Amino acid sequence: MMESNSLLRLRNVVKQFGSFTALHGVDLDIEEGEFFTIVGPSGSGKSTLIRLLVGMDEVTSGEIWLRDKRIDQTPANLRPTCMVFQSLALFPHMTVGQNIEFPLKLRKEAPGKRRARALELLDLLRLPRDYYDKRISQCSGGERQRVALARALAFDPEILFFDEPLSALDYRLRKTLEKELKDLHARTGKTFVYITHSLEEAMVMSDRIAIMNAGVFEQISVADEIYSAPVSRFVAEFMGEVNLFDVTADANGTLNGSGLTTGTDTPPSDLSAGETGLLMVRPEDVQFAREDGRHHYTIAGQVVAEYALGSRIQYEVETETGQTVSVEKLREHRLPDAEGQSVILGFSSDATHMIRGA
Ligand SMILES: Nc1ncnc2c1ncn2[C@@H]1O[C@H](COP(=O)(O)OP(=O)(O)OP(=O)(O)O)[C@@H](O)[C@H]1O
Repeated sequence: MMESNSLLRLRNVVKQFGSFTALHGVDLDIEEGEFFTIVGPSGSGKSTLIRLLVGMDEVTSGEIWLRDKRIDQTPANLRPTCMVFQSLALFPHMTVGQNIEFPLKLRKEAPGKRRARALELLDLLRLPRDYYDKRISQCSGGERQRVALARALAFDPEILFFDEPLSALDYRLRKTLEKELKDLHARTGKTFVYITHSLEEAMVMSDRIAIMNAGVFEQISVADEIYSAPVSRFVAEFMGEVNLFDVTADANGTLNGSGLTTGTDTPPSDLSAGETGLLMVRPEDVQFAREDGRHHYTIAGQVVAEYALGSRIQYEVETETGQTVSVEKLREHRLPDAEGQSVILGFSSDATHMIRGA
């Protein structure tokens, strides 16, 4: 009865806590073997969604399907899924081997077979085989993460869910484990559903990313598309530093608003007459213009701040309409004595993206 072949499907999933609606009718299709990441700010509903998917909580309405089985009413222990928790929940008094074998023991597999599988999983997670007899309390934070992953894989789940598994780790270890997770995904071919509030983490690892805001998905797409063609102000701003100009098209498709001047040879926008939108341009695509005429769009302002960002310099320019525009330059293209200078900023229409209807 379902129209798609995806592994996991959500249809109009609503979750309410009393009068508060945490999820407003979410639709989602996750394909077999995908690394799918849900990103969103704190409180946007990510953990609520995961809890519904693994069966730790019940939907208020809507449907969850795993292949051709509806599972939203299925108890957690009967769902063929698995979760890697934020806090690891390993058994600290047991050895690494005993932890990894735990799911196999539950399934009453023979000791020899369990050990063989645990050793295979140690190899897969690139942990030395002699860790089999090591106690969890003697393992480092990163090693514990790997043991937890090995244990999750021992369950042999249809889908692995990750709820911010790296958030408690320091920067370098996080970077290492991000790469390892991506690699592990490739080697196992499993479906990974990953939750994070770190966009950077999502971009490094995922096949597709869903951006969640206040209980709805604002955009679901591959990372490049979300970066270069966000569908809303929220997504654009979530993706990092951007400049957004409120504009309206006139009868010729020429954009007006926010103090922008449109050059005579500027290609017409694809907005129709009277339509409004947000014109997006990234700080690295904004130039300090010497002559207005050379750029498709120009805007006048004054440099109010300058920040050194390692190899790059960021300038904040306040425009005549009171908007702050960010400009980024490589250190060697630095603007001398920038602060306080009146400047004209320019950018090409090729470097812009239009968020329609905003
Ligand atoms: N049991 C509950 N009772 C009432 N409200 C809840 C409950 N669980 C979650 N909420 C509310 O639902 C909203 C979504 O919470 P959720 O934990 O899913 O957010 P999140 O995106 O995972 O946030 P974080 O990144 O901080 O973990 C929040 O406003 C939260 O206060």
